[in-house]
Amino acid sequence: MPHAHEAGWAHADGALRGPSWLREPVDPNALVDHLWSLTATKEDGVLTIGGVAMTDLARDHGTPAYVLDEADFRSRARAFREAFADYDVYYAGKAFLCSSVVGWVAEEGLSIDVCSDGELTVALRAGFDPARIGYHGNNKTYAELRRALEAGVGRVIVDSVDEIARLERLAAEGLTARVMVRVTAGVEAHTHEYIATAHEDQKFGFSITGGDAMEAVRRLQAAAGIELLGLHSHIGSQIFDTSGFEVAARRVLALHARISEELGVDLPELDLGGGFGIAYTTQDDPSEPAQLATEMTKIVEHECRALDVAVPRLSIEPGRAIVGPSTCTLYEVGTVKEVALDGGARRTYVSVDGGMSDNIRTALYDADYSCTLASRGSDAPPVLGRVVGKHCEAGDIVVKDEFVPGDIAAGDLLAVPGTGAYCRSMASNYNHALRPPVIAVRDGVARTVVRRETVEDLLSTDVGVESNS
Ligand SMILES: Cc1ncc(COP(=O)(O)O)c(C=O)c1O
Ligand SMILES: N[C@@H](CCCC[NH3+])C(=O)O
Repeated sequence: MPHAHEAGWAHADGALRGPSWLREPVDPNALVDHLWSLTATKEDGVLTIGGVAMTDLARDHGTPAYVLDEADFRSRARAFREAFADYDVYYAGKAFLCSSVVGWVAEEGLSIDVCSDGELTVALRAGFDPARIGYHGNNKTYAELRRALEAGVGRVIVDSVDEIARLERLAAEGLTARVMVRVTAGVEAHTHEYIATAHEDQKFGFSITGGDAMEAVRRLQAAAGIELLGLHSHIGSQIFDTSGFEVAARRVLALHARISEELGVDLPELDLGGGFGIAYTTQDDPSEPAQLATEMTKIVEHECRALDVAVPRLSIEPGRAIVGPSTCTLYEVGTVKEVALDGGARRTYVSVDGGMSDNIRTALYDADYSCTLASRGSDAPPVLGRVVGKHCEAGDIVVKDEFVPGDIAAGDLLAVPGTGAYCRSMASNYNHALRPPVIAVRDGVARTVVRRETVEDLLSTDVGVESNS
């Protein structure tokens, strides 16, 4: 995808036209539907979600704030549940997890995938059935594994030989473990390098080609107190092209069949991971859950037939595709600055009251986002804007390129869609920023599900001034 700094931007009249994919200025008085959550509308320029006007939400809860459309979250969870009716659907909590979300996931009939002791704690404290929790992680400690097994976690996804040894020790101590083996299928998924996970040269899983996966299976199969459920493959995140899933499924099922042949064991389950992409800009065209289900089931059934093995119980782990589109971040504009670029073109820098501390994805993955004016309409001619934060970092960019009304000014509210996944969950206190709240909206009511951090929260970990005397 071409990026902002690429050639072909500046036009003879000095106006910026944007990267080639951002051809037409978006209408500031309307929404590009597929980028926004289910209940989002614009009336007289005011963005309303879940029946709550963003002007009211900003007044009552302040900015920046993540605004979570509960109906949208639930409908996406339900869509996966229904489309993948014969599968177990694990919501990947790393995308975003809080107690309310745990409750919604339970009510919509999904299971949960956690990848840390912290996520496990949130799920358990919110009363989630431990038998429906899958526990991931490439470096789970003995203590963490013990806690998970004692809690009755339904499955542990084993990631290393060290972890097998820890589980054997725990089994010898009388605990039982139901496990899956995370394998690397050797697939180069078409996504950012940092979020691809099935190529060989990275930290997750056991290599199929190198023989490590088979070795792990043998050892776990032989261990008393450990029940091996099956293989697990996750090829990466924000993936649109199902060919990566297809290649991975073929390789993982070949191993599954080999296990059946060589060890005489028909593993009952198979997890195909998550990673389904969502729309961040008008350029993204994600598949619906029903289409994904049809394609993935076809691939698996075809391979199983060819390998002459029974189709195992399948599971998937979508995170982003459920929570990502449900949320937008609401900011207030603080300063607006027009900058002259080489060639006479100009770019409008719109500084908002958040930034890389509430959305690191742009800086980390070169991610693209879009935005809209949320507090009023405007007929001013659009200018090409760049939405930046207030951190002490030139790379503190939230939206690299988007058209904004030429009269955008301090005090305006700006909303960035698609920030439900990996934004609050990856938020930081850089520059001692206070992490924003998550405000759930539904049926005209806004309620805090994660409160805004306070200065006291920040200071609570600082031991204070030490006395030199
Ligand atoms: C093992 C595993 N499962 C599921 C997910 C969820 O991925 P996504 O949010 O892209 O669906 C991830 C994250 O990439 C993961 O590492
Ligand atoms: N955090 C990443 C995805 C990695 C998911 C976890 N394996 C993102 O924002 O896209």
